[in-house]
Amino acid sequence: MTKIIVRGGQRLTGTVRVSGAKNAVLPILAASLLATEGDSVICDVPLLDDVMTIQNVLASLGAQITYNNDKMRISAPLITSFEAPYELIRKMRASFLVMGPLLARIGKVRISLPGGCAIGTRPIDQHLKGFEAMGAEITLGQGFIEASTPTKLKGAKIYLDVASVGATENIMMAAALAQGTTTIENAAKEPEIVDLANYINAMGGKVRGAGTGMIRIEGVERMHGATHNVIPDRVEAGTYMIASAITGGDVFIEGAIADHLTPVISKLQEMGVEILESDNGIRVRAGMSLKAVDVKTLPHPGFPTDMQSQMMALLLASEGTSLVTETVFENRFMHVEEFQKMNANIKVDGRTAIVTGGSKLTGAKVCATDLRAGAALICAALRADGETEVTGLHHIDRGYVDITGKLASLGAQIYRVEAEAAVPVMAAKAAPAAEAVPFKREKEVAVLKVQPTWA
Ligand SMILES: CC(=O)N[C@H]1[C@@H](OP(=O)(O)OP(=O)(O)OC[C@H]2O[C@@H](n3ccc(=O)[nH]c3=O)[C@H](O)[C@@H]2O)O[C@H](CO)[C@@H](O)[C@@H]1O
Ligand SMILES: C=C(OP(=O)(O)O)C(=O)O
Repeated sequence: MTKIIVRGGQRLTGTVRVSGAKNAVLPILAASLLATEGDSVICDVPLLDDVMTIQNVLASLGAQITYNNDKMRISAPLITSFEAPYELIRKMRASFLVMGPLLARIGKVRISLPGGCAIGTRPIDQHLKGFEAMGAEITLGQGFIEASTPTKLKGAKIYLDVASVGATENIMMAAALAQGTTTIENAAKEPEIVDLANYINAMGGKVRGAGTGMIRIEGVERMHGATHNVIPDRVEAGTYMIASAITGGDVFIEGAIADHLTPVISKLQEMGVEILESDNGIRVRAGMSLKAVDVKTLPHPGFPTDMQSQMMALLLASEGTSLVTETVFENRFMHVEEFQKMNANIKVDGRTAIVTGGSKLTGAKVCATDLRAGAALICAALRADGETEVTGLHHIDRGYVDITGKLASLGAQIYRVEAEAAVPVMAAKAAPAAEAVPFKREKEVAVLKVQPTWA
């Protein structure tokens, strides 16, 4: 079985570079479908399983894609299918983000209900409410959604019941090519929303107010390809901040943007971790004795749910009792049971976990129950006595570029075992591809030249 082995007890030191943000690049790649002319070049694209999934979705819809040296080139002058393949959509929640661009571009889409990490029921009612307000006719049945617009989508005033990241992004993309102006009230404010808006604007779109609760999108006739640099991954950066703090380390996280990490920085400082912010990154220095703090997850600019499990690992290494309250997803404490295998003292009461720090963590066989849980278990293992074996790596591979290599470069004793053969991490690093290669297409789709339904 593929696994990561960690021997705890090493203090991490040095510099680690943050990759492009998974949660920014996925909607950005989906938005590339909006351009009828010219290529888009997206820079700092992290080589992650989720990125491969979205590029396979785009390819199945007719986009041409090449990838070289962290740069992805996409052109989609012709959309050839309105059906996003089930086997790709079920793998990852963000693949549902092609719905908005397809509706805007060709007025028709058939897509299955999305999959992704099982951290809650994760409905898509707010996405659909937005599309309906813009004139889409939607039918649901047998796990699929079909939507079409007899004419172009029309600008509308949309109020989101919850400040959903995905719904804000999907509606923003649909509105970019709609007739008239759309406003999204109670919009999500995450940095990834701002990054998507910047890309849409570089493509000739007109989005204002991204990063606030009210976004205004003036629809345009046509959009073109554009070059865009993806923002650094704030969750990956936050994970290395925790990895440094939990080992009493001193690590410079190159590329991390402090403004994107304010709630994480503030909690670490309350715990007694020293944070030095600079223009090109964040230095995180800690001793072995940390204070307990309470944490409550909230939409941005609150404490990110995607950092909750890593933060819980750090609280296990603190002195005292902390309350961790998860308000964004109703089932995001699955890692607690895995931490308990490492001698963690945690009790869950509804949406709050009572974390009592101070007991010595011990190595164990544990399983990543979702993407961030996997990273959190690795963080705990860095502090634990003895060896920890982490399985369930398909979750971690969705969102972390070479986590074993990056941690090993900071002095962690960590390596990855592929199936039966143990490969020391330094030897496992493959040379970068020398020339542009198209990504593998998982499934060939029948070529069907799709014209807008209103053409
Ligand atoms: C690819 C990506 O960017 N994923 C991120 C995105 O997920 P995602 O976009 O799926 O998360 P949302 O912001 O949509 O979800 C937030 C809350 O709203 C609820 N909801 C959402 C949509 C909807 O139509 N109806 C509804 O009730 C969800 O169940 C959840 O309780 O934001 C989450 C919250 O910051 C992060 O944890 C994910 O890492
Ligand atoms: C929950 C996450 O991703 P997704 O929304 O793609 O499941 C995550 O990035 O932590």
